[in-house]
Amino acid sequence: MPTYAPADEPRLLAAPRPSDGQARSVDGGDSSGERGLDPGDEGDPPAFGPDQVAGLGRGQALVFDRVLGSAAAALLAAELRAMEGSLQPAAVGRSERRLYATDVRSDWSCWLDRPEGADAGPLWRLFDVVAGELRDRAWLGMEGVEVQLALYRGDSPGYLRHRDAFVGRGRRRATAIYYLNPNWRVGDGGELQLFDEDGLGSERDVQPVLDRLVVFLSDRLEHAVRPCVAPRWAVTAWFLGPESP
Ligand SMILES: O=C(O)CCC(=O)C(=O)O
Ligand SMILES: [Fe+2]
Repeated sequence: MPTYAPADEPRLLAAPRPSDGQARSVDGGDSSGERGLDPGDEGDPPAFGPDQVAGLGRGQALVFDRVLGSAAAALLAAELRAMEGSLQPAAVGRSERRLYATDVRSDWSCWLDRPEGADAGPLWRLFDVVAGELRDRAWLGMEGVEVQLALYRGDSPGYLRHRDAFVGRGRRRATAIYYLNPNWRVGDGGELQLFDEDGLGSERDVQPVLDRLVVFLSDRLEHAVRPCVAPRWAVTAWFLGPESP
């Protein structure tokens, strides 16, 4: 199984590449959970070049590492983990069709509102950057964002294979997931499993390590969360377009 481990450059996740997945694979004992903790790291906001935009359009995922920097990421993770008491068992779908289907998804979650004030903080600045890149580089005019904090408690079956939107239905256009797990270790599970749309049935695992951001088109990329044995925290932002007719 090819895997994705931290790299210095954002990558498209398409067919497995010989240059990664071996030296930095999960099986290879990657210690990526600690990698974001260098002091003085300023972070590297995501930027979409032509290759990234083309990859999104082909239904691939973009993965960016150290997007906030170690200090900001650690603070954010601590702040959001303190919200554990606000989490509810997650539902599948919104509105009156919500289902509590723990056999489909087993996380606990809550919606996050943008704080008032000029500076909404690093998480919302990050999602503003993503919205700007989607607008300016990928020509996807976004009209809003919904943001969810999610925790898979240890010993959790994960989230079955799904897409976040159906073509021509609803408002979700792009998904961005930011991971909050400083101590993630091989064996903890909870990898994001991606099923690339390349006709070859390629699968990839992305480790949910602190300060990593994954972006893909909501109605294109099928994905799942693998079962986990340790708590696994993430924030997901869905960027919204106009309601489909
Ligand atoms: O947390 C993740 O890696 C993915 C979560 C997900 O697929 C979802 O909430 O729709
Ligand atoms: Fe999803």
